[in-house]
Amino acid sequence: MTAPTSDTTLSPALPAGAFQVYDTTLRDGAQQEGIALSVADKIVVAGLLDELGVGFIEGGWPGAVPKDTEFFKRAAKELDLRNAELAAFGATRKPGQRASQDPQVRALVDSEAPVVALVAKSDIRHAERALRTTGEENLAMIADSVSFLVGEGRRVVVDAEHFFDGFRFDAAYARAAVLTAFEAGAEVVALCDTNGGMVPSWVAQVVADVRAAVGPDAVLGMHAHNDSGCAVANTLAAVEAGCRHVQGTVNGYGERTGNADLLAVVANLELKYGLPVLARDEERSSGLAELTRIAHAISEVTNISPFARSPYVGASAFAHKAGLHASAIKVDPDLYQHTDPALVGNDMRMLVSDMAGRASIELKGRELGFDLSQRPEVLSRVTERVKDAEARGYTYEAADASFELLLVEEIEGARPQYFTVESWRTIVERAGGRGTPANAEATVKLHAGGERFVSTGEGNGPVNALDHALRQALVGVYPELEDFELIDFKVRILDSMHGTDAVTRVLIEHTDGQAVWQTVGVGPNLLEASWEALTDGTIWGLRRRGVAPR
Ligand SMILES: CC(=O)SCCNC(=O)CCNC(=O)[C@H](O)C(C)(C)COP(=O)(O)OP(=O)(O)OC[C@H]1O[C@@H](n2cnc3c(N)ncnc32)[C@H](O)[C@@H]1OP(=O)(O)O
Ligand SMILES: CC(=O)C(=O)O
Repeated sequence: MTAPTSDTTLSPALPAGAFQVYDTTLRDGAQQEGIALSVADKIVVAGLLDELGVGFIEGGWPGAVPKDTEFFKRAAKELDLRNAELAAFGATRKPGQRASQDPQVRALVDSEAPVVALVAKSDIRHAERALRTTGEENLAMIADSVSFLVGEGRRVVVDAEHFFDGFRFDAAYARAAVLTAFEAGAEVVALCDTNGGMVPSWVAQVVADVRAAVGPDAVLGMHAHNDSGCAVANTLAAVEAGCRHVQGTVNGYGERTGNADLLAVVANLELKYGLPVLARDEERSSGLAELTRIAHAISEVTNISPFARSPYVGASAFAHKAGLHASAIKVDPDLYQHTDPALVGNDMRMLVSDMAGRASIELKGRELGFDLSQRPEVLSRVTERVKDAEARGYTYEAADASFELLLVEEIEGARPQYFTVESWRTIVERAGGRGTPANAEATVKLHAGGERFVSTGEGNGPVNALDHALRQALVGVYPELEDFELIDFKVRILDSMHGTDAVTRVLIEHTDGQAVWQTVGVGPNLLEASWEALTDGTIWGLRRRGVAPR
């Protein structure tokens, strides 16, 4: 594959100096509805972020959230960070107190994190209405808190909360908050779009103004939320206007619609701006090439399914469905891809559907290990069969195993004959009143290995019972079936198609402990559709294991 066509075209506009990547998944990301990370989860995520090569990991708010206090204690003992510094997050001191005596500011010192991020008000309305103090006292709170922490040997990042909204309301006050933080010794001031409503041109104008006010050496950062759908774009606009520190979260987790997706930000900075922003440590840090693996590993910890359409790291990020795209990709993948998926540890995939053309089938065949470049007649027949089957309700893009069996049938003239079916039936019975669970029983009659088998299986539903009966009937001839398990089952009733009655589509996922594969079945009812998907799954699994039909 050739190099990405859009590589490094933006470099000339960028600010000079070292670049900082600051991750706040464990603090702002954890503010997402549905995320509840334990201390152990946070330790795992921090290890993965360090491996990715970010410069800072914000671990939480010690002194406010007990779990976060505990995290910093355990992190000091359990984490061996090679690339990142840990940052403790907290707020400026309360009005009318001294920072040295504010218990929450002290908790930041006690966390022993080398970096402290202080959220500070930079919107005069927030100082007056949320903190119920004066603009002047708020500036004193910033100065006092920053200088106290610097005096305690901490590197201080100030998160200027509501900066952009504040700037648009009273630019002089917002600027004064930033200047106060720098004068007190802050290493970085991150300008926050706390409500997430900015768009790139506004961000660029405001950052350019602040850059001129603070001078070229001061490190400005960007902290964007995604409420306008522009968080990543706003972060890049801020970089182009002079920010050298970017904040964000893995997979864009965060309060409301989330934060800037740090993975997309760093991939853009590295691949489009030519800035090597992730650390590369020979022993530990994997950098951009592990981006996809790390995104998915962190999804496992947060227990939120990876979003397929995430830029760079999503399963669909380099998945191609349209036949015309495939025909160009066959010539050169760069024609329909903005970058090489391998650079971010992802893969190109071909999706087979009614939008496929012969090029899609050829590329999908190649992905599955079949060279069809010299088999135009097979390509035409498979394309036609796929279009016809999809018109009847099949869907192959989520059922690679069924597609592969169709392909094998066209290449070899028949499906592998592991067994022949004489008949099958199911019974569902409830032996009791309301609330008593119903049980299912299935009987299958099959021929395999020169013998006839009649087998009965039970289950909590008819498909479960059919699956048990099928495997029980065949396991004597094919002992590999001991390892097989049905792990997912999806049913969809499809509206009448082409004037026919409604049909049922079933998608089944099997595993043998090593691989996971999906099959599809379609029929006038749930059981016929399920039987087709079950038998496809059994045949594909045996073929994958290299078992010959007996
Ligand atoms: C933009 C962001 O996402 S910042 C991060 C936000 N994260 C969190 O809030 C998670 C952790 N938060 C907490 O555990 C709690 O909210 C605490 C401990 C911080 C505060 O809890 P409580 O003391 O019970 O007070 P409450 O939740 O009612 O908050 C109001 C107090 O915080 C002050 N406050 C509100 N916003 C801020 C702010 N941005 N910075 C500093 N203080 C603030 C208010 O003035 C009020 O102070 P007062 O009690 O002296 O009147
Ligand atoms: C600090 C922060 O999280 C914000 O302003 O959004």
